[in-house]
Amino acid sequence: MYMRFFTRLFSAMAGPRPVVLSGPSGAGKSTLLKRLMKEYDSVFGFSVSHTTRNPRPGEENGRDYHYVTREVMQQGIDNGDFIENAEFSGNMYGTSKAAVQDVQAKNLICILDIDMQGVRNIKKTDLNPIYISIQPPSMAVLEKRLRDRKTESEESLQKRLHAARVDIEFSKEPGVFDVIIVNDNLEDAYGQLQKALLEEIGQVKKINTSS
Ligand SMILES: Nc1nc2c(ncn2[C@@H]2O[C@H](COP(=O)(O)OP(=O)(O)O)[C@@H](O)[C@H]2O)c(=O)[nH]1
Ligand SMILES: Nc1ncnc2c1ncn2[C@@H]1O[C@H](COP(=O)(O)OP(=O)(O)O)[C@@H](O)[C@H]1O
Repeated sequence: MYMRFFTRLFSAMAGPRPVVLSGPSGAGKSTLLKRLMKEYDSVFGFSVSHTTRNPRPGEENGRDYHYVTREVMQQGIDNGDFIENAEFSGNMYGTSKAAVQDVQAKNLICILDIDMQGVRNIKKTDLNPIYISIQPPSMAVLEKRLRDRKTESEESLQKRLHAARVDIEFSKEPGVFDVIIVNDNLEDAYGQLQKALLEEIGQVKKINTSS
């Protein structure tokens, strides 16, 4: 009886379950999560990662990423400021404890956009998120989308395509992801994402409107 009370109390204090979105670069993670955050702005909050890569046109420091040097990033890692960090396509990326805490303090569902190394490392923590994989319909479509996005040099594009092949295999490992969404038609993929999160969205709306 008391145990159940305390379990509930602590899980309420920890806030709603976070959501991890993972999948190959170019699969459509940012597109889907931006749409989700726009439609449900009082429900979701983005975990702003740190990265050593340069900002792309239109990206904003502190909103899309915290853009830092390798030295600053390494210092943060050494200080124990990060929940997880990884090297991807020649750059460092990482989720700071503060990034997740900032969102959870607002009672929002924290969304993390992380690569497969991040997924592996988050699984070793007590964050307990819902794991969602966003996959492209094929390698050919992925390559076309990445080229059309015009954000990558040829070298960076090739690195991303190589990592994508590994990621696609990883996503097939049983038990890694709770939901796998193939982002072929954007409307369909978004509908699937919404459906996967409907219960969590309902809970957060209920809590945040009653408090
Ligand atoms: N492990 C980890 N991966 C991250 C983090 N932030 C972003 N990523 C991943 O890094 C990869 C590259 O991200 P980015 O440079 O923004 O390129 P894009 O995915 O092609 O838009 C993607 O797979 C992201 O999911 C992080 O904090 N930790
Ligand atoms: N279903 C889709 N159909 C066509 N183009 C898409 C679709 N989803 C995303 N895109 C486009 O593909 C590119 C890669 O998507 P993006 O969201 O940047 O991927 P990620 O964040 O996974 O790297 C972007 O230019 C985006 O506009």
